[in-house]
Order: sequence, then C-alpha cells, then structure tokens
Amino acid sequence: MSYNGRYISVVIAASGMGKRMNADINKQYILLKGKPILAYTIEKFEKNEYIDEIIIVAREEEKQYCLEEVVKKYNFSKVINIVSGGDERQDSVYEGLKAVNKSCSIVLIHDGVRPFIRDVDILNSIDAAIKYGSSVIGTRVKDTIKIVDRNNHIVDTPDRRILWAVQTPQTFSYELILKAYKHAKDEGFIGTDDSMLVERLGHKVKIIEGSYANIKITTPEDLKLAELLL
Ligand SMILES: Nc1ccn([C@@H]2O[C@H](COP(=O)(O)OP(=O)(O)OP(=O)(O)O)[C@@H](O)[C@H]2O)c(=O)n1
Ligand SMILES: C[C@](O)(CO)[C@H](O)COP(=O)(O)O
Repeated sequence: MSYNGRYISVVIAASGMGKRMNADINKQYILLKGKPILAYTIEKFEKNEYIDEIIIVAREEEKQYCLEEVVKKYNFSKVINIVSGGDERQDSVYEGLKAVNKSCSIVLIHDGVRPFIRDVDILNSIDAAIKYGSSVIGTRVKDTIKIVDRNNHIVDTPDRRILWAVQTPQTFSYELILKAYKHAKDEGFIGTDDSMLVERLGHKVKIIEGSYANIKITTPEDLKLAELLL
C-alpha cells in the first residue's frame, strides 16, 4: 500500500437521493446481479494496491445499512469511516474530506454510482495529481454540442475539439482541495464538480483521458447499460 511513500485516500460520495432514478431505494443500493452498485464501486478501490483508506459519505439514515449491507458484507477492510452527507454533493464531499487521515497526501473523490472505473484510470489520476496538483478523468465529446438560449434557439456551436465530458475520480493534493472547498464555502459557491472549486483558485487542472464505460448510473436506462457492462 501507499504510493512512493504518499498516503492516498478516497472519498466516495454516496449520500444522494437518486431522484432521476425514481426507484424504491436510493440508487447506490440497487442490486446488479445481486450486489449493490456501491459495493462494485468500493471494490475497485479496495483492490487497488495504492489506495490506503476509503471514506464513504452516506445519508445519515442509511449509514447503518451501508455498514451492514455493503462494508461488512463484502469485507471492505480499507473503509475506515462512514460519515453523514449534506444537501448537495459538494456538502457531502466536504464532510468526507474533513474525515481523511492526517497523513493524507493525495485524495481521490469518486461518485458511489460510477462502478466501472478502471485500475489504469485510478493510477493515471494519482500520477497526474502528484505531478500537477490536480487531475480529472474525462472523455472527448463525441456529439456536436450546441449552446442554446432560453427559447431553445441555438446561439453557438463550440469547437468540439476543445470539449470534454468530465467524470470521477477527480484527484487532488489534499492541501489544495481542502483550501478550494473552504474558499467555496466562504463564498457560498456551489459547483457541479470538485474541479470547479480548484479552478476558481486559479489553479490549472489536468484532464486525463478515461473510458466511456465509466458511466454515472443516473436514470433507469443506465441500469440496463450497467448490466450489459457487467
Ligand atoms: N447530497 C448529495 C448528492 C449526491 N451525492 C452523490 O454524488 C454522486 C453523483 O450524484 P448524482 O448522480 O447526481 O446522484 P443523486 O444526487 O443521488 O441523483 P439525483 O440528482 O438524480 O437526485 C452520487 O454517488 C450521489 O450519491 C452525495 O453524496 N450527496
Ligand atoms: C462530479 C460529476 O460526476 C461529474 O460528472 C457530476 O457532476 C456529479 O453529478 P451531477 O449531479 O449529475 O452533476
């Protein structure tokens, strides 16, 4: 364990309510081939030799379920803490970041509902975060993207060669991401990913090309795709 003497932590955000999934249970606990989505996700980091610890962020009322039905059931020994999340993903991740080990040097932030992350992407994101201070896994946009106005009239067609769709993990020097989260909190800024908070500090974030299979399970169609990918 550990990467060239650096202590590597992972914060897995699993405190959402899955409104777009519209299922009976929160989507991170939906079973795929009998196993919760969240368990597939944790397993990727549990088995990665460079990861030292995993912090799960769960809804307060689901913490016990998460402990019994995911962490204990699948013997995840690297999960050292399950902390309560907040209203927004950003609030949840912040709680996770505050709970990492004091020795943490690099932290990966990952969505609990992205179970198809590959080992190579985890490794590349750690390498890039060590080199540049921050990294984000993403893919080149395949479609042509349009910018539209309030009436859904197209106002611009940006050059596709400079467009990327970003995923997680988003990986940072611990000191930098904590500073970015504190800054965003002080300013009342809510971003849609972690990188935005670091970008706001004026820091350049490195994009690493990942895989289109690293989907975020969001809507019912994604469950069908996930079953195929398994
Ligand atoms: N307050 C929140 C909201 C989201 N998440 C987590 O962030 C990840 C990505 O968010 P998303 O796919 O948007 O999940 P939900 O918020 O659950 O979905 P929805 O927006 O459809 O309600 C998920 O693993 C989710 O559990 C979180 O930890 N805390
Ligand atoms: C962080 C993220 O995974 C990047 O794609 C995503 O922004 C989180 O969830 P969202 O609520 O669907 O934006």
